[in-house]
Amino acid sequence: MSKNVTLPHQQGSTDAGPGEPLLSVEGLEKHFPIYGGFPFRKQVGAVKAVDGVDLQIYPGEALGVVGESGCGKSTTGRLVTRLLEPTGGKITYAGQDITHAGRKQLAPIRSEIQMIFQDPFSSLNPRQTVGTIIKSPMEVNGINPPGGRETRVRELLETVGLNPEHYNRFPHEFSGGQRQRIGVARALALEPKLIVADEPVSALDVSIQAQVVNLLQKVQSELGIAFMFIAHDLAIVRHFSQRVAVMYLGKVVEVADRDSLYTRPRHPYTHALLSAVPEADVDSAKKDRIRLSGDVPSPIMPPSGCRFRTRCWKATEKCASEDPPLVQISGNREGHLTACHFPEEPTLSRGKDVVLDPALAALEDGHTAKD
Ligand SMILES: Nc1ncnc2c1ncn2[C@@H]1O[C@H](COP(=O)(O)OP(=O)(O)OP(=O)(O)O)[C@@H](O)[C@H]1O
Repeated sequence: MSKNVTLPHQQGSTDAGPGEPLLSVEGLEKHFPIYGGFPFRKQVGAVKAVDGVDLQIYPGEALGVVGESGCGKSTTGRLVTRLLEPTGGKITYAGQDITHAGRKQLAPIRSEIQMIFQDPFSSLNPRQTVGTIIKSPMEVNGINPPGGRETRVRELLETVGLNPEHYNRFPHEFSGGQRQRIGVARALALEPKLIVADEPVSALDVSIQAQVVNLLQKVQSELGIAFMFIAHDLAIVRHFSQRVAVMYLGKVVEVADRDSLYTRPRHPYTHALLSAVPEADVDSAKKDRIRLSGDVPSPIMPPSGCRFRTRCWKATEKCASEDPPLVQISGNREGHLTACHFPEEPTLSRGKDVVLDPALAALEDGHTAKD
């Protein structure tokens, strides 16, 4: 790491958000057991989907969570909303430890933390009218808004850009984008403080994605709702989030304010992800090109030390033996934390391309030789 000095991460003081976090997650773990054996089935291993995640979300801010498929983003979202029971770690919401909170303790919090799902086709009950779908969370939670529930539902339909007259229509009468708007209206029905949006636009047409992202942005800024915005598309996350966390194989490897993450990434994995985003190409002459080979390793047996080392061009023995802590590297803005023994220079420019896939490298060499 030569000239980079690491400073320990001071809990609560290194994040960009002001004041106390609305949601704080420390060392969060979710290990799904794997059973095998005959005739007696016993646990033979575990899928370490989330394996020590630290995150904070401040009131009213949008935190983007990005990473390749299978790195634990959705599981983190479901743990935060307590749809899943954590195996380890701690979840604090508004100063309250809700890690293993039971039904009773969760009841008042359930309405404050809502979730928007990826698939607007399967997340709405096809047998219920739009009115019933949006109204039912109010009924379940015994909420009677002034003017009545129906009036509130019509207001919500208007807020999300749908016609209030469509109250009695069924989900199949709407397009994908409109169905996602119904999902947003349902999430808003309980006036939440935090919405976990799990890939909310990835199932939609590209032309519709921007409209739904704009709606979520409007909701966030006008209603002051905090968002955990899970996506694999870095361009969309950049548009929507004030801070961004990058996950790899069950862990956060880098977290920073949007500008720092997109213009001064330090983790090699963040560099690799950004090199695949056309939008990040500010100056094509300077653009780094990193092609990651293979998939994310299995979360059943993650690599020792730094989990990214098996795909990293800078890995050494230290990376295999020591798990790098998530810390603030000197020269970085407050709140910009990186988990890497050999972080990249704080720039996107690169003298030479890094091609990690040997087959791709050979192909490119062939092209260069012919030129
Ligand atoms: N219920 C489950 N039982 C066993 N393994 C699971 C379960 N849910 C998720 N996993 C595994 O946990 C890992 C993380 O999955 P997760 O869905 O959280 O990743 P992700 O980053 O959201 O990926 P994607 O973008 O594809 O949804 C994956 O290897 C997945 O197969």
